[in-house]
Amino acid sequence: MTDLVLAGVSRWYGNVVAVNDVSMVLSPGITGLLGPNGAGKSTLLSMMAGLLPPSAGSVTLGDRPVRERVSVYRDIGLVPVQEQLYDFLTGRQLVRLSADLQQVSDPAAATERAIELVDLADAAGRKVHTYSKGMRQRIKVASALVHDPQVLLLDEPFNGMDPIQRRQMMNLLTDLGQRGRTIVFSSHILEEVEQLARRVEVVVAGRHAASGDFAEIRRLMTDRPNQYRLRSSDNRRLAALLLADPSVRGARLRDRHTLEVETDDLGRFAHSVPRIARAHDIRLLELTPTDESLESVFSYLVNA
Ligand SMILES: Nc1ncnc2c1ncn2[C@@H]1O[C@H](COP(=O)(O)OP(=O)(O)OP(=O)(O)O)[C@@H](O)[C@H]1O
Repeated sequence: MTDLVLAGVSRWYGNVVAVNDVSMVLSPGITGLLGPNGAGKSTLLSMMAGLLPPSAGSVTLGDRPVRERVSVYRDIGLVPVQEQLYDFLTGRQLVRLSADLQQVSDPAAATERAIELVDLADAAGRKVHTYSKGMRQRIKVASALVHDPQVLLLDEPFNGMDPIQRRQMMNLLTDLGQRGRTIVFSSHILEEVEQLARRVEVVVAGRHAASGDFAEIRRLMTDRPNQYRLRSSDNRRLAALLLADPSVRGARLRDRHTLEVETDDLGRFAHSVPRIARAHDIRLLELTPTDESLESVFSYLVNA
């Protein structure tokens, strides 16, 4: 009943296809929308919130289309990525503005409840321009939650936060997820998603690349071929020894000082290299991944 369902959703801007035929079901609990910059996460969240019409396909919440229905907007809260807020207002006034806009029955009480939820009661009387980055994010969450929606959508909520602010926000979202809300947050940082999300939806270049629980996605990512740059006291001998190891898929001398090694079994490789070097009295000087960019991980996933 409270699932948010995307069916064949696309969105294009002129020639740019920002979202390409995405279908997914978002259920109660926390889902991470993971993808590199420009993957289409913001566009997807805007369509989920009913702010942006899809060029094709549909978004529904419990069988009701999310767009242009005031009654559905009551069930959805969006925390946009934009930093700009009405800085001249106090935190309380800002949240109250949302409460009035949503026409909640007791806006004053709803405002206090939302402020309490994000733990900003002490700072609610201060103007927003005096807030830290983390406080600004939290007041945005309070504004999005003031009408007590079933679905909360957050665009890059941890952007620019320090570890303490990050932890507070994670606790808040975990709590909301445990209370049965459907929480969807976007991120381009794997670790962030790993810490928080029960389910992960991966989008790359507008396409839905993978879906599952975090362990499945992580396995897909770590099983891909990984390349390392290696320097040692005897590269030539080490290359020959490594090639005989089952975890190594290829090894070649790149120049006089460097060896390039490819593995498709990261766990085993990590144990094999030091063991082999030690057994043959070879000194390891460097072992560096050469292709660890998130983009390369994602493009591997898309083609997997
Ligand atoms: N209003 C627009 N007009 C034209 N192109 C757009 C518009 N909004 C987004 N795009 C393009 O659509 C694609 C997806 O953008 P989107 O902002 O949804 O991605 P994202 O995953 O949220 O990335 P980021 O994390 O960098 O915001 C990009 O190529 C972007 O340039």
